[in-house]
Amino acid sequence: MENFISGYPGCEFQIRGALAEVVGSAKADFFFDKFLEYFFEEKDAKFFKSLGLNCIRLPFNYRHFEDDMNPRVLKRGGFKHLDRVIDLCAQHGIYTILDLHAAPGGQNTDWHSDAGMHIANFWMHKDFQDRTIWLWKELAKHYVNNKWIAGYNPLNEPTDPTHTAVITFYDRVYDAIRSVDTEHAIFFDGNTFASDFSHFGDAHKKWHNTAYSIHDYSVYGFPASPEDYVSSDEQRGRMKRSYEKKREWMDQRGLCVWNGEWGPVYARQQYDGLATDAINERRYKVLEDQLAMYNQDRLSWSIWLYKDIGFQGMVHVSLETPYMTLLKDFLAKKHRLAVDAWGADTSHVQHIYQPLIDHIRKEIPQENQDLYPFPVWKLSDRVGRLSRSILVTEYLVKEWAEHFRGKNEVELDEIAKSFKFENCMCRDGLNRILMANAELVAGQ
Ligand SMILES: O[C@@H]1[C@@H](O)[C@H](O[C@@H]2CO[C@@H](O[C@@H]3CO[C@@H](O)[C@H](O)[C@H]3O)[C@H](O)[C@H]2O)OC[C@H]1O
Repeated sequence: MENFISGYPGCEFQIRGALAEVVGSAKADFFFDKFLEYFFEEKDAKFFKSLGLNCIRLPFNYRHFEDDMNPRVLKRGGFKHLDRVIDLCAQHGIYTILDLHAAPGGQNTDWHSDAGMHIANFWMHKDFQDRTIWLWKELAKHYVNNKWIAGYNPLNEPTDPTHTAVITFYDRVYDAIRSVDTEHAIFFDGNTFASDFSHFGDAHKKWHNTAYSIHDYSVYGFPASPEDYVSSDEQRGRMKRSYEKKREWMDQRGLCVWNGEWGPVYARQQYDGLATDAINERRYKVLEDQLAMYNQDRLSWSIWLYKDIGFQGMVHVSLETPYMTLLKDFLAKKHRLAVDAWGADTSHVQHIYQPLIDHIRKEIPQENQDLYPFPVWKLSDRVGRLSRSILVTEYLVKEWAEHFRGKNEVELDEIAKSFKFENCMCRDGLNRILMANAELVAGQ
């Protein structure tokens, strides 16, 4: 679960804790369990398949399988929803790729690793790595004979500041998986948010049946785009260079590339008003141009993402649902404060962070200003991003949870049902393009 996907502020562990304080642990567990159930059901699998798509990447959090206070004790209940969704997809002819999106300690500097901070402690504590290796061995044991799993994606978007610890970790997790499962493909993300393989050298020589994953977000698909996207030769050239740079290491060695995440974000009528349609038409053009580029290379991909509350998903929860009406004002406030920092339009709040950025620029020598994960994160963006997504958002966690005070299980169930496919709208512009592309590719 992530902030802009499900509407909560901060990290998943924070809202789970806050909701438990407000309604009690039993009701909080009930709500999140129902949320996960309704988030992906048979109708979702049917719809996904109807577009001609044949593989879905399933992100999950290590916390489903292991408690930090009881490490290395497998929580069998963790398989409940993963098994359910894998089987549903299989019944509809959809392969799955299992993506460990949040690992103990946090494998990257962003909110989605569910660590609550921007120091990726995973890379500094061997025990976090050992626990992850233990978990992958357990997962591989469980799924070894499942033919509908296309493969394992052991770590989403590592940001290893040394650039070499990630390779040592991949060696270890590869051996652990292969000790119980010699068949499933393994998909390794590049370092620095799946963008950089430049330190991988000859590492691949030890890894068989392995593909390499880039995440190819184009700046033109985001509010931070340097200019309106008009699909000019120059813009398509920039888009292509950025994509080719990410896959360079694989191309030099003839290795298999998979684009595990990509896709623009979209404007919303309730926030962007009359500008919404024009913005989104430009974003759809970005999407089409990316697909055209990928088709030339016969690149396989998994778009980010399937379902959310309206920012990026192929389907999104309707504004009329109990969840969206209950949280309407709160979500508007989150949007105004730009606390879901990734992909946010920061124009309303930039003036608040600019003095701090200027202060650092003035006081810190130029050579010390580019902190890792530079160059993906630059000083101009880092200050506001960290302040909003970690600090400001912390103050909103309780406010989110308070919306649920006094609700009984029937009411909580009704709220969670907002995420059912039948209570969602389809982003037709996006889905039409994906479907037409699937037809084109199938015909080739
Ligand atoms: O969970 C996902 C998460 O995996 C994903 O992570 C972000 C990916 O992109 C990174 O920023 C991009 C870097 O390249 C620029 O060209 C793009 O404009 C940036 O968006 C970012 O730092 C990661 O956190 O994001 C979406 C999450 O839901």
